[in-house]
Amino acid sequence: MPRSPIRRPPADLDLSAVLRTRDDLPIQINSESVFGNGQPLEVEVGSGKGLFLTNASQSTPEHNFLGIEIQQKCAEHAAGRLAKAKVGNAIMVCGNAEPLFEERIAVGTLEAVHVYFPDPWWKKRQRKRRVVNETSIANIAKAIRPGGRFHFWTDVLDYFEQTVEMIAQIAPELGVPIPEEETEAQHDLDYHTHFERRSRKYRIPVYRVRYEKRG
Ligand SMILES: C[S@@+](CC[C@H](N)C(=O)[O-])C[C@H]1O[C@@H](n2cnc3c(N)ncnc32)[C@H](O)[C@@H]1O
Repeated sequence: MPRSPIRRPPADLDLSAVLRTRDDLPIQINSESVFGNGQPLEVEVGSGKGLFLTNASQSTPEHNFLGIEIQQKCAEHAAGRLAKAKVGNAIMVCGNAEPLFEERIAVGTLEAVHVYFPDPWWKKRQRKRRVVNETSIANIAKAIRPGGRFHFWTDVLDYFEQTVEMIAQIAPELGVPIPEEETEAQHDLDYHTHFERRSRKYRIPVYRVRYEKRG
């Protein structure tokens, strides 16, 4: 399937309020340290072009949103989307999510973690590169507060089944997978993420679940 090109935001668009690197972030990442308030914090791993982060931060202004994206071009594109929308409760971080979860996010502090359409790494020998793996599941489960959520959507059945199995074994405190509904798109960008849009346009099945951490 083709991937549409990522455009850099216009050079005169100021990204300083919405784009950070790992080194610009406070040692401990939480709402107080990053946004200067105590609103619940939601983190998205692998934000791509930033459609989810932009829509979620606008529809839920009482929460803060932090997107982590390893590819600089994508992180800049997503930050451009946030800057154009003039949201004050979301930022993009350009970097690898794994060490941030390992070292910089305290136990039980996140309202939600979102992972949508992570890269599939189809070949068996490449699977250790998957962003949802035994280590990241343990870290994500630890970071979420009791009652908080983990959302995982993919169009790769094998990735979906492995993740559900790993969570049951490694992080039973996340509870059981709760199916999430597909909603009817009202316009061409009315999708949860760009990859959801792409899968649905090519009529590829999407597997969507949410977990709610037990108290
Ligand atoms: C297939 S894309 C999906 C993007 C978006 N979630 C969507 O659904 O449209 C997966 C994204 O995860 C990013 N990614 C992969 N590994 C990552 C990591 N360790 N930390 C942060 N982002 C990562 C990739 O650069 C890519 O943009």
